[in-house]
Amino acid sequence: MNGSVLTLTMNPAIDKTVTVDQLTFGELNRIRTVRTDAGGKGINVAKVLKRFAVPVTAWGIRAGREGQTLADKLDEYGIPSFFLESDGQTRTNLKVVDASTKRTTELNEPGFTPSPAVLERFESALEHMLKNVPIVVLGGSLPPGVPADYYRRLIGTANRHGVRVILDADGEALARGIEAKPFAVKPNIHELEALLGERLSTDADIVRAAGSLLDRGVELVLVSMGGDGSIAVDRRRAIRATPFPITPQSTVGAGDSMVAAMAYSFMNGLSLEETARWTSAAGTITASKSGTDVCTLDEVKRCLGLVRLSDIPLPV
Ligand SMILES: Nc1ncnc2c1ncn2[C@@H]1O[C@H](COP(=O)(O)OP(=O)(O)O)[C@@H](O)[C@H]1O
Ligand SMILES: O=P(O)(O)OC[C@H]1O[C@](O)(COP(=O)(O)O)[C@@H](O)[C@@H]1O
Repeated sequence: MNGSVLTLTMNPAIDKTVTVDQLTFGELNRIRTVRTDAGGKGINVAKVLKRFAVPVTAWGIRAGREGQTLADKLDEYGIPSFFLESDGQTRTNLKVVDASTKRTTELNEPGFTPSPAVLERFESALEHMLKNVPIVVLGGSLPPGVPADYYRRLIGTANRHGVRVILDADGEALARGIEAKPFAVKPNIHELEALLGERLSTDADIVRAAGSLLDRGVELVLVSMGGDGSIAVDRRRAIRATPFPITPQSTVGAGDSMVAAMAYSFMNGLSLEETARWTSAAGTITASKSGTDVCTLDEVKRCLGLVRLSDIPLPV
């Protein structure tokens, strides 16, 4: 595949990551370290693709002074970006890392409310953005006031242009988005359980659940399960990837790194097995980094052989 990947982030963020010795609810918690990164799902995907030397443009909506900070950070990273401006303020998402447990607690703001006029401009601009674009990545929550079927509409436009869509969303935005048949989706296990309204306790349950999305027209489903790894499913195979041991620093951006590695795999015509390996290595390395820092190509290549893969039988 040639051309430049387009990532869409309707609700980007400044990610503020703070570390505390031990997070205690209802008490004073002293912060040890603070860092800020440009965040939001499509933005993180663009950060990884840039490091993987895949041409990428980050597109989205921003607002206010924080929106300008976000655009400046993307300039610093050398990522071409294009944002429509909305009233309000780009959100700041707080990530609290507990140094004793290595667990990250996320507090994500709802974000600005784009006007119907901005949303219309965004939708019609997409038509013109799709020239020479092989893959569109739609990632993250929809800001307040955006209709739940907005991703469905954008996916419809991309599909009409023959562009592969990877959708990484949750809740209603994911449910409605799937109706437009994106090429691939990357729910985490909680998002998949919420989507299907059932508990998925075994690998077989997850493969069956992924199969129900394939039946709705999705071609590839990648389910991530934090430290338990991931399962990639298409019509022919289901492959479980077990990550190598790491000391998690901040898991923020790990899922987005998987999505980026998925786009990289499509760009390079990789098999499902190779895709399972690349996506797992990328997510795992990012989980071992602080803040919303992401994996590099060299790091991923070095760790590919450490990912353990096994087939899960497809239901008959
Ligand atoms: N604690 C961890 N140890 C090892 N790998 C992890 C850990 N947390 C996340 N990962 C890696 O990151 C990937 C994505 O994590 P996950 O939390 O499922 O994504 P999301 O951020 O989308 O919820 C996992 O499949 C795994 O490869
Ligand atoms: O749009 P949402 O669902 O609020 O998520 C936004 C947050 O997700 C992130 O993109 C990280 O996502 P992942 O941990 O799933 O990779 C952060 O950078 C951002 O703060």
